Amino acid sequence: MSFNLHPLINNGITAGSSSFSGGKLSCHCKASPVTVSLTSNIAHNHACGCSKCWKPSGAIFSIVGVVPRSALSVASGESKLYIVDKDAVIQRHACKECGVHMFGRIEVDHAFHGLDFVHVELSKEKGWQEVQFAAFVSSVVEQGLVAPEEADKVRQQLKGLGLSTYDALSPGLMDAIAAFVAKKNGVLRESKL
Ligand SMILES: N[C@@H](CCC(=O)N[C@@H](CSCO)C(=O)NCC(=O)O)C(=O)O
Ligand SMILES: [Zn+2]
Ligand SMILES: [Zn+2]
Repeated sequence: MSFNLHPLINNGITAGSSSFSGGKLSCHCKASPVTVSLTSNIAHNHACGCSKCWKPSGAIFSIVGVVPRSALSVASGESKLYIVDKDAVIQRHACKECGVHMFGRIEVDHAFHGLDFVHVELSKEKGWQEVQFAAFVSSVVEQGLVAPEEADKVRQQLKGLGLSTYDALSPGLMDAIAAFVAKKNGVLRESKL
């Protein structure tokens, strides 16, 4: 038996294109959808098992990547957007009619300030960066989506797709967050991260 990880990866991972430079995201509303224009490809695209990232119906993971916030603009339907959790680090702007998250923005002092989180399955264009790794795998257990004794089967399925699995973000992203915190706390002066 296999898990419905996410429709974008269930049947394998399609490589993105390095020359691809953006497209349009649309929410699921048939009438007057919210649309968001991106003028860049995404980076750090990953499968996220956390409870906060938007997942399509039935999927146990979200697929989410980042763009510079300067590359994102709301093209239509802005009045339908609301912030799902104003206290979260990532303020997810979702359509109040269909529930789809259009972008997540960080307004606080954070390593990822300046990056917006987006789900490129909302776009018809092809060429978006492919999924690079799987994050917050154990969170699918937290949400009751997978039994604890099945968690390693989920990891095996992800590994079979060529994805490394983590129960936080990838080591590179965790190191970037750690370096930011260390600088903020005055215990690190300089680093390349
Ligand atoms: N077990 C928790 C984890 C939630 C979590 O920390 N999520 C990460 C990754 S989201 C995109 O990769 C995070 O940075 N969250 C900050 C935020 O959502 O504001 C759970 O599952 O809820
Ligand atoms: Zn909608
Ligand atoms: Zn997440």
